[in-house]
Amino acid sequence: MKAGVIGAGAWGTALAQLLAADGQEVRLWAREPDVVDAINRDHVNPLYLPGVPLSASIVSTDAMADMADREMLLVVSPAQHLRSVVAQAPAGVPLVLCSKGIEAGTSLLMSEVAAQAQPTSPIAVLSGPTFAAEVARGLPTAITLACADGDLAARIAQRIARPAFRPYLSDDVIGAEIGGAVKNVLAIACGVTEGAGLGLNARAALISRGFAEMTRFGLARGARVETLAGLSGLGDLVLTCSSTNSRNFSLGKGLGEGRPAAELLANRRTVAEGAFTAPVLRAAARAAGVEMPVTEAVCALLEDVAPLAQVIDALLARPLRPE
Ligand SMILES: NC(=O)C1=CN([C@@H]2O[C@H](COP(=O)(O)OP(=O)(O)OC[C@H]3O[C@@H](n4cnc5c(N)ncnc54)[C@H](O)[C@@H]3O)[C@@H](O)[C@H]2O)C=CC1
Ligand SMILES: O=C(CO)COP(=O)(O)O
Repeated sequence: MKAGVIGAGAWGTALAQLLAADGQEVRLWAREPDVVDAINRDHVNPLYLPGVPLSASIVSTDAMADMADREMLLVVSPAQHLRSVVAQAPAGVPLVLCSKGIEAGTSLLMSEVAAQAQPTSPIAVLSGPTFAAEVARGLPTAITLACADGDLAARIAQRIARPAFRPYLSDDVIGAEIGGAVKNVLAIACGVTEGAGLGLNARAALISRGFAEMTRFGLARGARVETLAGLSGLGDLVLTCSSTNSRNFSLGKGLGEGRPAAELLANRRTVAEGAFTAPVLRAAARAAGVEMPVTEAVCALLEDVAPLAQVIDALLARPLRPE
C-alpha cells in the first residue's frame, strides 16, 4: 500500500521512518514549511524529532493534494486538530488514526470525528505504548491496530509490521481509542506524584485506580475489557505513567512541583494531550454517570481551582469502598 502520513510531529515522523524502512516512498505532510524543507534537504526533523537521521525515502510536502495517490493515510495530528486535517485529506482512502484524545465541544472519539469529516473513508486506529523516539530508533515495540474490517486490518498490518514493530489486531476501535485518550490524563496524575515527592506507592495506586476509571468509562462507551487491559489501554498507561519521556507525565510533574498550569502550558510547541482531554473526559463521564475521581483531581489542578495539598487530601479522603 502506498503510504502517506499526515502530521510531522514526533509521532508522525517516527511512523514515516518506520514505513520507509523497506525503501518504499512515504509522503509526509507537514504544516510548517521549515519542517518540509529540513526533511527533504537534510533528512531530519529538528523541530519535533531532533537527532534522528531520517530515510531518504521520506518525501515531505505541505500540499494535501500530494496525498491523492496514497492507498492509506496515517493521521497523526493533535487530537483537537484532527477534524480539520482529515477534512482536507483525499476522500475514500483508508485512514489510520494515530492521535490520542477526545474532541472538545463534541466529546467525540477520533474515529467518530473522522467519520463525520470523511464519511466515505474506512477507518482504523493505531494505538499503544509507543514513545516516538524509541520507534524511530528501531527499538522493540508492540501496538494495537483496531479496525472493524478484518481484511483491511490485515493489509495495513502487513504494511506497517517490522521485525521490531509488532501490531496486534483488534476489531474494538472504540476500546483502543479510549485507552489512548484516558491514559494521558492519568499520566498527568502520576507525574504529580513524582513532582510532589509522594512516592512510588502513590504512583502504583494511581495506575491501578486509574485503570479502574478507564475501564468504567470504556465499558460505558461500549469498549471491551480485554482491549482496555491490552497494549492500547493498560500497556500505554504503564508506559506513560513511568517516565518524564512522556509529555503528559512531565506536565504533571511540573504541577506537582507547584508550578501553575497556565505557565506550564504556555508557548508549548509539543502537545500534552491530557490537558485537552481531561475536561472533556470529565464532562463525558459525568454525563454518563461514571465516577472518575482521578480525572476530576487532574482537572482541578489544571484549572487551578484548589491547592495541590487539598486536591490530594480530597482524593485520599473519599469514602472507603470495595475494590
Ligand atoms: N510523541 C509520541 O511519542 C506519540 C504521540 N502520539 C499522539 O500523536 C499525536 C501527535 O503528537 P506528536 O506527533 O507527538 O506531536 P508533537 O507534539 O511532536 O508536535 C505537534 C504537532 O502538532 C501540529 N500542529 C500544531 N498546530 C496545529 C494545527 N493548528 N493544525 C494541525 N496540526 C497542528 C504540529 O504541526 C506538529 O505536527 C498526539 O495525539 C499524540 O498523543 C501517539 C503515540 C506516541
Ligand atoms: O502516547 C505516548 C506513548 O504511547 C506518548 O506519550 P506523551 O504524549 O505523554 O509523551
